Amino acid sequence: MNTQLLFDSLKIKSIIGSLPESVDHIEVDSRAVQPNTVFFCIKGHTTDGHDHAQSAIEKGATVIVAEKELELDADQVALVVVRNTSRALAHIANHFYQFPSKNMNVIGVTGTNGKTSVTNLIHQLIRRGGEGSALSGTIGFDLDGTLYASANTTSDIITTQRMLVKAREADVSNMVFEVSSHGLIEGRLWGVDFDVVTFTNLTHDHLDFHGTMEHYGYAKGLLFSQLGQDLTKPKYAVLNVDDEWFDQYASMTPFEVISYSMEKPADFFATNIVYLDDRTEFLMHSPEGEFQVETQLLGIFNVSNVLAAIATLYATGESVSSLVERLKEIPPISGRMELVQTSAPLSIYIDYAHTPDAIEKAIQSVMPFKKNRILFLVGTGGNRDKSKRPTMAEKASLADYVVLTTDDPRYESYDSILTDLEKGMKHEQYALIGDREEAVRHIMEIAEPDDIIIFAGKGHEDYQIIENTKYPHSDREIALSVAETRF
Ligand SMILES: CC(=O)N[C@H]1[C@@H](OP(=O)(O)OP(=O)(O)OC[C@H]2O[C@@H](n3ccc(=O)[nH]c3=O)[C@H](O)[C@@H]2O)O[C@H](CO)[C@@H](O)[C@@H]1O[C@H](C)C(=O)N[C@@H](C)C(=O)N[C@H](CCC(=O)O)C(=O)O
Repeated sequence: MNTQLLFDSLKIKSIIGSLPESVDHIEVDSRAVQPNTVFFCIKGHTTDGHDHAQSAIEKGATVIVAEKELELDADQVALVVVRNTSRALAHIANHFYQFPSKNMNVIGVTGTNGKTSVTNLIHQLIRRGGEGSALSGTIGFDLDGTLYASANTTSDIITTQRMLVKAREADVSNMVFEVSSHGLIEGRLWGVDFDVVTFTNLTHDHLDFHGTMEHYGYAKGLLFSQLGQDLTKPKYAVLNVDDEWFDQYASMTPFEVISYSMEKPADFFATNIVYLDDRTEFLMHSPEGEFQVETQLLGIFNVSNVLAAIATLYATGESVSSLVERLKEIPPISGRMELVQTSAPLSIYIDYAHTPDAIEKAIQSVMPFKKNRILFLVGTGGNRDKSKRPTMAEKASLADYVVLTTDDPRYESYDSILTDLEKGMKHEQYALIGDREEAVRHIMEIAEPDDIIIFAGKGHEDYQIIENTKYPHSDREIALSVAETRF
């Protein structure tokens, strides 16, 4: 790509050396630099990209974009000094990849709980309607069935642009992003031209990173306050009326608001909800009339997730009746209130709930078909938001028996995690077992016929992180192996 054109529209403080006529790649990680690359020095949380400029040059970088003059040992390299390399990167990356999001239907979904379920639902509903869809999120990057791993839920600017380019090259016209608050604060989506942005809910999480709920809510709000967005075509913000952040996001967005609710009248709202152990049914009121909805997705929060997904695709122009038909066929989402198939006379669910709100809703979801006890296992991560631990246990106390354990203890001791959790317990029917495998075995060993067991926290994950190593771990496999010997 012509280098002059690329840098022309950028406010540059100084250029030392001369820019090559053209460049072939852009990169933020020195380890991935190839010959003739523009390398951006980004200041990170753990290291400063400026310290890696020399190593980028050794790998073939011909242009270094930095926030200060650097002593570089190279003749043929241009140093471009800008005020802020992340902003320069957003600008250049969009120019370099020629604004791939512009002519696509781009959807972003954010919120504390439900992002993965809603993005998956949207992705599957689009594909079942016969169109191509790409999805970027916790599971990685799914380009119409082909899965690529990614380090983050919301990837860095360059990875994001490359995913959009891949989708464009494959003629996939829909791209669905699961958007994290970390990604929004770090500007990982700067320059992405969203058509519909959707909000699930905001509840206590990630305060180790954001500090306060206000800051966390502000971070999520960045997805809706996209004042610089191109409004030459209609754009929509799909917002959850049941969440206390609804008014704030509705007032700050320049997009048309479409609302949804499980509690009050809205553009899309549910009544007559019936929770069954293998499906959920409800009456959905919509701008296109009333529809009897049936889904294989279980639990209270999935009614809200279904409303969010249908409202989002309605915003893109899909017909509600067709969406309701397609929804029936969509299987449960892995690790989201997923019923484990077993011949034991028990109901076992795996759920990703790892916030107080999600724990409460997971337990409430199974109450309608409770015959004996509800046994609940939950752990919390080490070296992450500690303030939510007592409230997680408090909500878990809704169950008849609780096992408190760990969920990726990292470098923190079992005792430290369990002591924080125990502070929130509201009754005496519980056990503290730091080793998660032992904890799963314990709950299965005390289970009786007709009990409902929920393993919370791990969801689709198949590992446990201890120190900095990922060890294979599956709540499901451990539970099934005990069930086989006991029942
Ligand atoms: C705290 C945080 O957000 N960290 C993110 C941040 O990393 P960082 O600031 O530590 O980056 P760094 O490692 O210091 O590197 C700084 C710069 O030097 C460069 N570098 C570094 C080393 C080297 O040898 N050469 C080199 O050039 C790096 O490419 C980078 O440009 O920028 C990286 C690139 O975008 C992210 O991968 C990384 O996410 C880490 C892995 C992480 O764990 N983030 C979590 C907190 C996160 O973002 N989570 C959310 C999901 C939350 C949810 O559950 O909802 C997510 O979106 O994944």
